[in-house]
Amino acid sequence: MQIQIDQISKRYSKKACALHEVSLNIGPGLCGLIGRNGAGKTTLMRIIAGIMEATAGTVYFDGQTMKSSAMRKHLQEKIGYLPQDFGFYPNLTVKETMDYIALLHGLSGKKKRTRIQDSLEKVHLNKQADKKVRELSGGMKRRLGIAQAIIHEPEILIVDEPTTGVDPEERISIRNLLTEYAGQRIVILSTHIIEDIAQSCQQVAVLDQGKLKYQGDIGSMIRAVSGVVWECSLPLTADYKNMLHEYTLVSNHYMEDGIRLRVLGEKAPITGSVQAAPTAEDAYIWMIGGLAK
Ligand SMILES: Nc1ncnc2c1ncn2[C@@H]1O[C@H](COP(=O)(O)OP(=O)(O)OP(=O)(O)O)[C@@H](O)[C@H]1O
Repeated sequence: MQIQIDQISKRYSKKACALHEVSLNIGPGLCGLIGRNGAGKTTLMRIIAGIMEATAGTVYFDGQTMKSSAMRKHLQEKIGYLPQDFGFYPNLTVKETMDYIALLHGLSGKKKRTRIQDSLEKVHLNKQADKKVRELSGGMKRRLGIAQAIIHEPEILIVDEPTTGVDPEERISIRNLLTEYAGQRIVILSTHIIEDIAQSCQQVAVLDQGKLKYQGDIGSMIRAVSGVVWECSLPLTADYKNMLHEYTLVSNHYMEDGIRLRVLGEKAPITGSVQAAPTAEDAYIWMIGGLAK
């Protein structure tokens, strides 16, 4: 399966343009959609999932579109979606929740039981099957959200910020299970945590203020900013914030003999600055035009 996003724009009102002519190709594997709050990630995911109409542009799934209702139904069966704020019934157990979702997908009998078991195994929740949803941790709820999204074995899985607010161990676990699910399928994951993308995604798309700033692999994204990352040292008393107002400060470490800074900029910030090897975080910050002021 290949998803081709062609010139997608979304306007919520005259003033609020959430997406501006976004074009993007997504193939099998894990694709990370990254951008700061309000960049347009949720809007784009909802449009791909077919639960929101674009104002302009088309999404093609192997050349097919959701323009007719029959085609929409057909394509939506190939898609699993986990929204950011998935609402569970707290008093249902994990198994009852899955049972309910399975019914919505028209599953019954042995097939339903097998799919529920398989999905819970994939997200490592089979031991919690009889626990009530309200007793689950935040990370477990996210994993249950993923289980409900994959119960119909979709070719495309779309998950909106699955790692936000969970502890580091859960983040790694969620990343790993999404990678395992991907295989030859497409998994699109949105995040504002660059590490999630750098550690697991073959493809990355950077959105900023509704515009696509980058699409490609993470290695090329990092290479694209070589030459703009600088390290320099200043005396402890230096007013470095004023000296570097044309630069983006990535980090500042106070050492015994001075302040060690890492900054992004076209030119060396001060005499004695040395170029540093860029990281995924440097590349992302540079591509979105620096940190929010
Ligand atoms: N229903 C709506 N009506 C009006 N404006 C909206 C609506 N939904 C989103 N927006 C605006 O569209 C822009 C993109 O929002 P979106 O939720 O897609 O961004 P996001 O990247 O997912 O952000 P976050 O990381 O905070 O979830 C924002 O400026 C937001 O305020």
